[in-house]
Amino acid sequence: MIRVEAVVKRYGALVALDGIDLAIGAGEAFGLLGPNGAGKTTLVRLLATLARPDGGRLCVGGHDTVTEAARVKRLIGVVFQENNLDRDLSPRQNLLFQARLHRLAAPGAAVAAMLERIGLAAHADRPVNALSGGMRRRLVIGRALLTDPRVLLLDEPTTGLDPAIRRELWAMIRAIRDQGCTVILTTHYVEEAEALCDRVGILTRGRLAGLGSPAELVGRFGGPRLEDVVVALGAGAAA
Ligand SMILES: Nc1ncnc2c1ncn2[C@@H]1O[C@H](COP(=O)(O)OP(=O)(O)OP(=O)(O)O)[C@@H](O)[C@H]1O
Repeated sequence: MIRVEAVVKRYGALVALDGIDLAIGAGEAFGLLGPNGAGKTTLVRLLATLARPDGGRLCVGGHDTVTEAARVKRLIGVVFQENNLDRDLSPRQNLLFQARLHRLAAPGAAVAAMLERIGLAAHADRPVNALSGGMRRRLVIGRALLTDPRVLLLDEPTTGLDPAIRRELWAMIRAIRDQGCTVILTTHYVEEAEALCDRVGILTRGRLAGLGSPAELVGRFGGPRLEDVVVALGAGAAA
């Protein structure tokens, strides 16, 4: 579903991604871990067609993110860390705006179904301002799902949320994946990657220092926990 080949991304003299090769299968849940500034968000932005690589190429569903960006956009849903909802509007109005933007055939019905799916039907017409942080995250994810994407990109989906709400979002992300959507997420919470992801990639200084299932990585680099592997690779010890 996703192919990343020899991808390089620079910001001036800074090399944010330094030759990344990665393949992610359809229906896989994949996590990107690594220290601050490792390049996780940059990779997500490239996959989301929001930035272009300086070298190499990325394909989503067989389509190049640069030369076929419009095709790629139709396959993906993207959730960034900032909620960027219109907070004066209600969940229903926020979703309707998105549904109309994407020219969905029956926007009202699609939005009503999504409000049910994300558990916000009872709060559909209150202003977003009055919702809890967890409800807002569910709404942002629901907005990304409106177009029924085959790939969902989530940049730090649960940062800043309390543990109970985080678990609630994990259940939602698992359900999305169980419905066949490929899920790619970045996170600083190692337990989040362990709970949700089939495989994780550990990025350090723009390079993929480790790749495999959480159990494989612990076996290969020593643990006892995945968190120890992330810290060791982040410090350059085992890379
Ligand atoms: N628009 C930009 N202009 C200049 N430098 C940038 C830009 N975006 C990212 N960078 C730099 O590129 C590097 C990788 O950043 P990126 O945000 O991808 O890392 P990250 O792994 O997502 O970090 P974090 O965990 O802190 O979110 C960092 O050094 C960052 O400062």
